[in-house]
Amino acid sequence: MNNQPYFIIDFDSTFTKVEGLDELANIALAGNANQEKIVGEIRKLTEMGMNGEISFSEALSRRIDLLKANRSHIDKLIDFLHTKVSNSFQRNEKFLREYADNIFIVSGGFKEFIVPIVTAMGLKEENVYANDFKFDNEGNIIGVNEDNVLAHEKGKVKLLSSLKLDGDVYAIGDGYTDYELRASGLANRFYAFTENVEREKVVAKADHVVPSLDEFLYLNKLPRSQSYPKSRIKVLLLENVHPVAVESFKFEGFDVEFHKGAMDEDELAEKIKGVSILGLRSKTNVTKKVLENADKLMIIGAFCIGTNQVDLKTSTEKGIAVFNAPYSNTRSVVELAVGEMIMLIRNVFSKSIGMHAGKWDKSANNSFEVRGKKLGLIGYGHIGTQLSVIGEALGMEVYFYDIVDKMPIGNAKKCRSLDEVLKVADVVSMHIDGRKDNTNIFGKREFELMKKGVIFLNLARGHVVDVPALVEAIKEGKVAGAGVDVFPYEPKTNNEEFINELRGLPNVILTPHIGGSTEEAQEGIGHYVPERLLEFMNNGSTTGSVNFPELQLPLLKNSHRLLHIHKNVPGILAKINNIFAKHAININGQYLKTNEKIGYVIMDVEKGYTDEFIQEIKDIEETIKFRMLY
Ligand SMILES: NC(=O)C1=CN([C@@H]2O[C@H](COP(=O)(O)OP(=O)(O)OC[C@H]3O[C@@H](n4cnc5c(N)ncnc54)[C@H](O)[C@@H]3O)[C@@H](O)[C@H]2O)C=CC1
Ligand SMILES: O=C(O)C(=O)COP(=O)(O)O
Repeated sequence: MNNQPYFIIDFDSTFTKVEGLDELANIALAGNANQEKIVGEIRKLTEMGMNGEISFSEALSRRIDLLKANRSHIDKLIDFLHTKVSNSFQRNEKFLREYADNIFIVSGGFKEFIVPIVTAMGLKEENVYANDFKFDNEGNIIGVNEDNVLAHEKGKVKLLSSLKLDGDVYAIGDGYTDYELRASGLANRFYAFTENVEREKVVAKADHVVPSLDEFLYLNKLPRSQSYPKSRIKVLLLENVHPVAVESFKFEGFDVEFHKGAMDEDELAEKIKGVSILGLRSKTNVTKKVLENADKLMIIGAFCIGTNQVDLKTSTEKGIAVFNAPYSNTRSVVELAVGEMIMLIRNVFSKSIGMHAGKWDKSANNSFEVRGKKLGLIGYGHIGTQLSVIGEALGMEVYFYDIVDKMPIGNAKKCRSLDEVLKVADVVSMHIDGRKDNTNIFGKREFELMKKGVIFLNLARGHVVDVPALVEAIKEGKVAGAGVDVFPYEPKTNNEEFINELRGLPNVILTPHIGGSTEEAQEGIGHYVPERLLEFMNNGSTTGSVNFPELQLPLLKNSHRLLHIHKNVPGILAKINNIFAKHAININGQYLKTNEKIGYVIMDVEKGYTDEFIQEIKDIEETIKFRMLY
């Protein structure tokens, strides 16, 4: 390709996510009692060589000595490496194929495994410069071909010099030997590639640090799969969301920051600056103050059901789409409620505490079956209805109350008021959402209305129940047992003490907000929420958003997509369309949906538009946010 620079790309930990030789050792030594130790030594030598602590040739020959590998191990390694091509290289296979003439792999690794991997991605075998193994007659690796310049100190520099490339030369890699190409003056620029490993010493020498190939292609205005590199988009994930969620953002190349705990308002108000995607669970409050500092925020993903912790009104006004996981932990909450209900009505929990203190109390007093009892559900949404089904299967009579008219499932009886449920139920279980209006909806009056000896469960939200009133009802014997999973104030991390008036009361099961904390639920949520967020980021679709008008959009084909979020007042679409008409731009598709606050319009347009046209769209007075996908 004329007038284009030459790209000198490293293989191990750059083209692929791993070091080929380390992995070969892993394969060859599988089953060997000393595998871990030897692989560890090999890794250490790799790292020392990469950091420039020992010479390259020393690192290489010492590693080959430790390796007891043969050709069949190399075959296995190749299969493995096919699955380990760096994510951003996978995304940009088109670039690799189109620019194959100008791309050279220069590596201290070995041709035997490099060639099959890079040629499968469109590169040319003749452009691969790497070491070669020496084998004995049985196919065992016995050494390195010493005639190859790459087997020696400054091998990459000598090799590049021998290529006599005429024009600009850009070197991309993660190691010190890649930087040496720049130091020698043979390459004009060195790009430290940090998608897989980041070495301080190497980064310090780089002209540019590129967290992905997309970033490299973006800097050099080359064709790429991501119009704007995702490595420039910050994702902040809090409250220990499942690793699959972290992985899905990393896989797409985002700049991901992960925290185990929640953040308080001041901390988050600082941290949110520059963040585009925020992921949290029930404990992090996204307040107006936080949102005022959210200069780049586009999406909030609640990795849970409840979204009462997010100021939805302000989010909407600022054009920030909020998503949740509406049913991934439903079953987990229901199972905990069922378990607690049975344990409490049977008095098992108190007896178990007694037993631990040495008390043997065999008696049937105050122990009951749930069969035939009346289960009162407050809130008949996803959780309430699921518990309704299981309650009936256990032989209970189900009564429910919901502010919205809901269809009874099975034989459940719909009640016209909360009081009606409270008067009949033997077990009362709360499953309403945590909206502000529900604060202290359950207080002294409600407990007084209940039957004596009732079992009370709150696995919904702490603030919906007036805790002192519950404490009183337990002490008076009105409530014979309670299961409480949620509290008006909950510790932010596992290191903070739990302080609450319910501590120490008899027949009260206290759990640390774990209704939705099962492996199944967390993994389900870890898949579900990123899928919704990425759909919105990549395509503009808002399916499942709790505050945006829902639009499911076709995939983008041969168009550029403009996403316009505006205040929902009359006449905006007309204003937009006038600008299109004025600039004579063809619209391939247009989609609009509104809710009471905002309008969301998506336009797929042909590519020949001008900057002025885009500016005019952005300048429409009611615009809240504008985004382009191409
Ligand atoms: N403990 C935990 O770990 C978990 C707790 N939750 C909590 O459970 C709540 C319910 O979850 P889902 O059933 O999935 O939600 P949902 O939205 O499907 O159902 C909530 C129902 O409560 C009703 N409701 C709201 N306020 C009411 C009131 N004052 N009186 C009567 N009905 C009222 C709504 O109309 C709706 O039908 C979540 O909002 C969340 O706060 C959810 C998952 C895990
Ligand atoms: O899903 C919900 O609403 C929950 O309450 C669960 O919250 P968590 O993810 O455990 O912080």
